[in-house]
Amino acid sequence: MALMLKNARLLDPQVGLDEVADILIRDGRIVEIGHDLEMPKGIERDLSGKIIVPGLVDMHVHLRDPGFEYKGDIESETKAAAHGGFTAVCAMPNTNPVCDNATIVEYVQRKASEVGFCRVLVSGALTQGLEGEVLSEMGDMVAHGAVAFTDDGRGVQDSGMMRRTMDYAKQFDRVVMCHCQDEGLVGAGQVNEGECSTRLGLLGWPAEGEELEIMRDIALCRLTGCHFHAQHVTTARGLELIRAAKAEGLPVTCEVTPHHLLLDDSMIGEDYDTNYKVNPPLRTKADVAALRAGLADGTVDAIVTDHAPHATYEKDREFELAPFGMTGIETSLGLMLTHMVGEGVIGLNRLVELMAVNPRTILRDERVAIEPGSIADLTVIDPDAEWTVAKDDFCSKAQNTPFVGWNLRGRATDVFVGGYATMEDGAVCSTVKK
Ligand SMILES: NC(=O)N[C@@H](CC(=O)O)C(=O)O
Ligand SMILES: [Zn+2]
Ligand SMILES: [Zn+2]
Repeated sequence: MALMLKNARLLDPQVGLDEVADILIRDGRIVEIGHDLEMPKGIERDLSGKIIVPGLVDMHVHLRDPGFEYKGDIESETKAAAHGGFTAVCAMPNTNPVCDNATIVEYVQRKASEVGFCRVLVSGALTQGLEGEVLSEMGDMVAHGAVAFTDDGRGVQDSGMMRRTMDYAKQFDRVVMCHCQDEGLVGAGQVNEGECSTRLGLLGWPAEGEELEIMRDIALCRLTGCHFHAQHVTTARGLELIRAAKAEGLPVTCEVTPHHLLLDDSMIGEDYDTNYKVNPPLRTKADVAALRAGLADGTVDAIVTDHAPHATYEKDREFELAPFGMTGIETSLGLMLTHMVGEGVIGLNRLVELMAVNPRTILRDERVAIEPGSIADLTVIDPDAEWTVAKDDFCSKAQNTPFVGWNLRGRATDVFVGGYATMEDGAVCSTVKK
């Protein structure tokens, strides 16, 4: 089947493309880019006023499937991903059972291929049960398609174990992604340690609890040569460590989330709204400013949502008892367009690097570019669409986000995966075609 996308502004920093032109797609791949293209038969879409970019990838999401389907499942959360403009996500392994062996990798892949509204890349656990004590079956998981490894949700406490995961992952040319959290320092910490924890009378989660593990993992990266990716970095000093490691030439990358770029710990009010409870916690205004600087200067490699759906009744509890995490996959692009691009922190080209290009490189996924021969995974953006974040609009099973009510400008309207629409005119319309 042929598909023609006409009159959109095509934007792709990988090939230095920024112009209004047409894209002709056949059999899932881009075959031609040019002006006034014609085709004998097929579907034609006029996308005047829109921007087409390489399909967005969210390399840090919790699909909750298997085991926590009451929070979200592969169908609902990939639908949310498509709605947010994404063509692919990387699923975290903190499911039940934990994704620490090839059987679970296969389960997630198979279910995604049956009911998924976007591509699903699967990450496996570093250690069995995320317990930090015994290596997971990494080799077997790689053989079955696992793209990366992480114990997300927990830090690996034992430095020797962390070193072994890196020695092992390096043999398979896979990235070790780390949720950096020293349990001895963090304990039952609820919010950033400092003024915020004092004001609210909650246990503190100190910046050092994150920074010490980033420091250690950079040292282990130097020792093993394994690619180390720091997940959801939140502190100025943590980011500075990564900046220095990169300058040294180490294979280190990192990601930040929209919520850590837009919210700080002063926003957690006396109503103890648990939608602001997230791990790592919201930090200070100075940390937010440092993360934004890191977006602009290239220190940050990826924007990820850490989409963490929870049931309403779980969040509807005392702050200490509610689970950590917020949803984000349906608000990420709009938030970033409005506040990072709109406020001049970064340009659109850089946004495409952070949300589409770099995640694929980190996960060793096939390059997707707006050029002939590339897979036709594309995101269509309406840069002028004004909208208000509303619970009723979400495709996710969950609604635990503090961004409800925010007024945004810009969103995805259409998404193509392998040349087929998964979202059309703002409505999710189809699972991924095989
Ligand atoms: N980020 C969170 O606050 N929660 C995540 C786990 C994680 O990413 O660490 C979750 O699984 O709910
Ligand atoms: Zn985490
Ligand atoms: Zn996570």
